Amino acid sequence: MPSTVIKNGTIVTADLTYTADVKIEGETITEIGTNLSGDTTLDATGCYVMPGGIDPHTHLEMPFMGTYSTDDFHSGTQAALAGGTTMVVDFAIQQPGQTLIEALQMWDNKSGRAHCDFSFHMAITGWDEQVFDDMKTVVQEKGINSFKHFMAYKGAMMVDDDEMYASFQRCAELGALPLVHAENGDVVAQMQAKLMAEGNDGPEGHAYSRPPEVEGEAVNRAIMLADMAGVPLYVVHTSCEQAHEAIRRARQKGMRVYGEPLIQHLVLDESEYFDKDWDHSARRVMSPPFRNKQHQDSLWAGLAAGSLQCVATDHCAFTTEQKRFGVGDFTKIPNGTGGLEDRLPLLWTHGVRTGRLTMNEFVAVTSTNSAKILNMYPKKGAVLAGADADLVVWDPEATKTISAKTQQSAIDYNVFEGMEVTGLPRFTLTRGHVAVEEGTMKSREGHGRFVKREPFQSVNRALSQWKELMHPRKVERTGIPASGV
Ligand SMILES: NC(=O)NCCC(=O)O
Ligand SMILES: [Zn+2]
Repeated sequence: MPSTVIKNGTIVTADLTYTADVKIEGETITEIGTNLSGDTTLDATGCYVMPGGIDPHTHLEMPFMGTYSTDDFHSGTQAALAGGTTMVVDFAIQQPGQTLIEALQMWDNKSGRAHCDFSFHMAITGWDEQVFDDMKTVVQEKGINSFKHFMAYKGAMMVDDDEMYASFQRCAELGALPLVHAENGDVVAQMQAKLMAEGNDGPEGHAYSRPPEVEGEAVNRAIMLADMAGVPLYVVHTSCEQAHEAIRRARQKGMRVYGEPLIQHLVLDESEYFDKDWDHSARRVMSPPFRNKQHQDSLWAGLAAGSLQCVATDHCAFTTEQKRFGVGDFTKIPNGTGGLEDRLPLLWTHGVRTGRLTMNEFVAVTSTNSAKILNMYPKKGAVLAGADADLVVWDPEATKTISAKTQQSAIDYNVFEGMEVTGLPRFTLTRGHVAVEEGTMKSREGHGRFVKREPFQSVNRALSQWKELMHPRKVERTGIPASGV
């Protein structure tokens, strides 16, 4: 009978048609159904074996807005595994006065508790010669090939256009991928001040101060800068049609621009900010904010059409007590929501079960595309011989009601509280270790390893060749008239 055989955490045999059992170093999980990957088209009943989810965007124990996000590498990666995600890509963020290398050291220290594999993006929050030099070390020695730029959070992590353009050019030279959190931070700051002056100090002010236009403008600007720098671009937490439209248009013109909606934006809408309960609304404050149904439809369509590539969470979870820092001033509510544990079940429920996504598209946008875009495929994101045995045995009929009472996340609420989901992991394997079995956690603290990601070869090389061809060249003229002066 065909099998997927795992030895020492690696897949040694992967049956790409039918997988009736998974054998792990003597141990066997049986009767689990069909192998489902981004490349197979088989349909079947029963469970599916698929590559573990990759969350390309999380913030574990992130210093932000005067506090730290509550889920750390212990609770955050447990939440990931419980929901079928076997790898997270977190952000190392430079604090004032720190070098990139010092920031990275901080994240190395924290990540020792990880239950599943992880990697880092590096955030660029300012620009000088040291940053320029350190970027090379980060790419060539530290195994990080992506840099995030905040176009929002003025006075804190925001970078200006000149800094961002300089960093994009450096990314082009190093074979790295720039990421942008795209909102016009200058405009947001002005709108926040106006709303506060008018007495709009509740969480709804957060949504009013960040309309889709501030996102659309910033995405367009980032795309133009990336094009001029000759580098691909990854737009994180794409939340609205204006941003999606800019990405779509750039891709049609042949630019390598990637867009990443969050599961929160796909299933929660702006009405959350108008709830009478202050805590309810504040718990859902994140940037960009949730949008209306038209924007949600645009994001779903983009995932199906391929103009948007990855579904992430931007998991950045703050407790109710932390959210209350912003009572009387919405600009002080720590921005961020959780979602790691619920990303796959919610996407299956609202995507695959409604027909918005095929099963293969589900695997692509939750795992395979991220692995490819972030340059770790096929080690991650594939059920193939030689790949890491990060696997999920997915039961498409299993159901549960999401509740903070049963979650792994350390915060005291869940923004999806009470939602019914159908489609859950039956087993989650991280490098061959069964970390979750039928809802019971068996994961091991410290099991997770850092995944090095090499610089990009082909995309950046193609772009730099094109750039070189298009480079301004002095026209050698034969007849130059005498100066008119
Ligand atoms: N998205 C959000 O509100 N919080 C996390 C920090 C960020 O990435 O913007
Ligand atoms: Zn962001």
